[in-house]
Amino acid sequence: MTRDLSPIDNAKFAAARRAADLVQDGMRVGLGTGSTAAWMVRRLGERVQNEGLRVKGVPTSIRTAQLAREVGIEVVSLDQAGWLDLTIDGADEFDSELSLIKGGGGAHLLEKIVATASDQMIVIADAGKEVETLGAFPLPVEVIPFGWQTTRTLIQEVLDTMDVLGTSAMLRMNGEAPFVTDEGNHVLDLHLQRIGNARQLALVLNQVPGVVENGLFIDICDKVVIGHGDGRVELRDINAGTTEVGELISGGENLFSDLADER
Ligand SMILES: O=C(CO)[C@H](O)[C@H](O)COP(=O)(O)O
Repeated sequence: MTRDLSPIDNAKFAAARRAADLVQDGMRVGLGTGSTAAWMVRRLGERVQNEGLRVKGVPTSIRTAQLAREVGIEVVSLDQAGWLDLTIDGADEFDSELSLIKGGGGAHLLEKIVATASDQMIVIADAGKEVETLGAFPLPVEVIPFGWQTTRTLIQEVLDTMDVLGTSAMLRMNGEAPFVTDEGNHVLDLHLQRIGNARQLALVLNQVPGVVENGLFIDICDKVVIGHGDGRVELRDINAGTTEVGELISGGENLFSDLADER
């Protein structure tokens, strides 16, 4: 069954497909989480099936692990892989230095560990995720359930001293109950509107007792593949200072019609 993709899904598909095609035989690859990453995992599975591509995948969530196995990718743990050649993952926001906000899907703890243990991180995103200054997307902070309200108060005290516009910290919910991450923790979403000094905020947040990890990725990402609604993709390399514009990519609706709602 096929259905038309929205421009955003088409953009995500195009970016994901371009990035999956950068994976080379024999690579150990970190597999991100979210709807864009899911397109990428599907495409990688297709290459494994059709081209005999040999890859070992390290998933960043239970749902990505499940999908990777379903599409025929060999799944290994980070400790089994040791170090990774490449991680490909989505993001909620990225700026011109490729600083990111991640964790909209609540997987940023494992995503940060896996990306940091990789020679290269490529972010895949639709063009709407690019921002001048990070912060319009609420910043996810994973906290342990014990004393989470105290942790929230401490975070708010820290935010009062930082260059941000808002300071509210909301417990993420899953229906009536608090959202629980794969690691058994909760997530506080910080509504900051504008983060003046993301590097400093990332360091300071992780010093609050009870905080496990925040969703700011600074100096971790090397490249971004930006997808547009019409299937155009741009590959931007922050170290080389280059932008390549690729051929139009289409066909997502035929291949992966069930994925558009995944996060
Ligand atoms: O960080 C993430 C999950 O923790 C995702 O990569 C981020 O939320 C983007 O998701 P999507 O590709 O569905 O827009």
